[in-house]
Amino acid sequence: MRTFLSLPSSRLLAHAHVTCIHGLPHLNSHVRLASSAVAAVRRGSSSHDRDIRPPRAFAGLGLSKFVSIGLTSAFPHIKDATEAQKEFIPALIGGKDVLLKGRTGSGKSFGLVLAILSRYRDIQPQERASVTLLLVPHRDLAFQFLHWIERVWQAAAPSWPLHSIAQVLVRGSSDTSAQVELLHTHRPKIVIGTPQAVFDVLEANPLALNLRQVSAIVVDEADYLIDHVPSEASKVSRQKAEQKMRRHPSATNQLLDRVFAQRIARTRGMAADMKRPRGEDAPERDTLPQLVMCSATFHSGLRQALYGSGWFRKGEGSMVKVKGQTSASDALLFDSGQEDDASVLGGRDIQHCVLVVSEDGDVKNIDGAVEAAPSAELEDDLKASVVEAVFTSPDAALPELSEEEIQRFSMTPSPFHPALMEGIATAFAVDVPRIALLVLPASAPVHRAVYDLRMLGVHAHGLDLLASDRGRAHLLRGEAHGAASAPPTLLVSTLASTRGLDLPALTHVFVLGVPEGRRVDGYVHVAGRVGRCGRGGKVVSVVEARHDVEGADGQVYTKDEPGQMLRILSTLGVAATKYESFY
Ligand SMILES: Nc1ncnc2c1ncn2[C@@H]1O[C@H](COP(=O)(O)OP(=O)(O)OP(=O)(O)O)[C@@H](O)[C@H]1O
Repeated sequence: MRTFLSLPSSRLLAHAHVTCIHGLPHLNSHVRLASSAVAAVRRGSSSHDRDIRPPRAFAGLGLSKFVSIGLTSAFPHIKDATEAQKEFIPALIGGKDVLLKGRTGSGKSFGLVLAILSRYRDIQPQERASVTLLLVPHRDLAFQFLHWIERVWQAAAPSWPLHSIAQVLVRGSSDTSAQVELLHTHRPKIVIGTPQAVFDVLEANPLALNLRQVSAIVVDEADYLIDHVPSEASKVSRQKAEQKMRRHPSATNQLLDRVFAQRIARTRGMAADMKRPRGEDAPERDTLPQLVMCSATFHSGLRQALYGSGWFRKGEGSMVKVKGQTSASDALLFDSGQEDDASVLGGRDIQHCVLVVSEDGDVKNIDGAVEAAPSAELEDDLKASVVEAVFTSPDAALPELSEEEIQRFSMTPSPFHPALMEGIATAFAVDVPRIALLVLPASAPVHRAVYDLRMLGVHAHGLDLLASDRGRAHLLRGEAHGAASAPPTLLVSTLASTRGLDLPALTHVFVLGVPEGRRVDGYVHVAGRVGRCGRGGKVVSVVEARHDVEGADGQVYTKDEPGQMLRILSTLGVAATKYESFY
């Protein structure tokens, strides 16, 4: 039974949560392995190959022996491939170009890992081999891929160093020279990187990542990384966008134009012996890499950009398009027991709530919100949702904030609207059992938000998949056991760095404001962090009430975030649901 609230005093909230934090005796964070089978394999059981068979439904897809063993050992709950996985895994392993679309949380990225690893059949770590380049939009997604690869691979071949299988290239984790050095010394089969970091390495030393040896390029979240103009753009804005893209192409476009320069030239009817764009690194005509593009949202503007790019192979059967249709068996697979309507939104048991914060600090449900339909799935998820324990103490309360930051934050006004932050803190406090994610606008300062939320008594952390207590532990499929003593945690991230993330224990995503840019797509990707693999979840947008603001041009205009949210939900064909604890 929940109480109905208008906005509570932040001091009360702070008190409630600080009490909870003080009550915890432990200092260390704790990660459990998902399966005892992994531990058994890591001990190097020689009977392992005989004992563990690949899940039957994956058997015909062409997975390598190593991957089948790793999948069974490290992800024993995965028994059957999704419809999309059944289509794209054989195509990818078979060397075809692939356009892969599928709703959020339907196993695209995970299937990519299985397929990419399976391209390397009997390879030994020290052998020089072709490289798969996996491009992702942000560093946390790169580490999530690395984490999955590590679990699959090490369950099957525990003695081989991960660096010889896969490495991550992202800005900020280590300097470029260290990344170049590691590439030279270990020659990984799979390089997972953000396009900018890949460029840094190519600039620093083109031989460290020799594009001639790249045999496949996989672009995850393609709609984010590839330049394109939305199909609904007016003629004028289309021209402007095209001009901007020509002058400042994205790093991914530049990279692909460089790799596929000869094919582009052929496609465009230019002389076959055209000059290479730069250096010696463009691959030869007959060794051009396989290309795979993947996203939950593939609008016609993106499709047009891809078809006109000249990057893909021509000819019958050289490209496979997977449209992400899901079947009743997928629904069963993900335990939801319901057929999917093939919409771009993830699971059906997601509640979409919108809380409107007025200028005087009142928080209430958006007008027209309907009572939530009873959902056994969601209730179960909220009750038993499961998580790896995250222990903390007052001493370790702000691990990611420096003394200098805390000092500065305490003396400067926050860029965040205090009433919105209090609204989020309240909504978090009354409903989140274990783990929630707060998504801020792309350029918002995460550390400042963490500080502000901490001051409101919320156990907040900036999301960081390298740190166990700030996200890594939650990459694992959760189990109820042992989580009871952990305080509910709010991981804080931005719109730019949540795409593709898979934190199975999440029950709530809070969204500050209306997603920028292509609002509907932005919302789909944010909302897709819950309701994954058939689970339930709540997406709670917290927006300002309609009000007048003065623009940069001195004109007064009306900012109507509630109206924008209603339009987004109506485009997606879902109704706003009441967030239980608010009027
Ligand atoms: N065949 C399967 N059966 C059961 N669970 C699966 C299967 N394949 C993947 N999963 C699980 O489903 C979850 C979502 O997978 P994944 O992140 O690959 O989805 P996605 O389609 O890439 O999502 P997004 O569009 O948000 O990037 C993961 O926890 C993964 O372990």
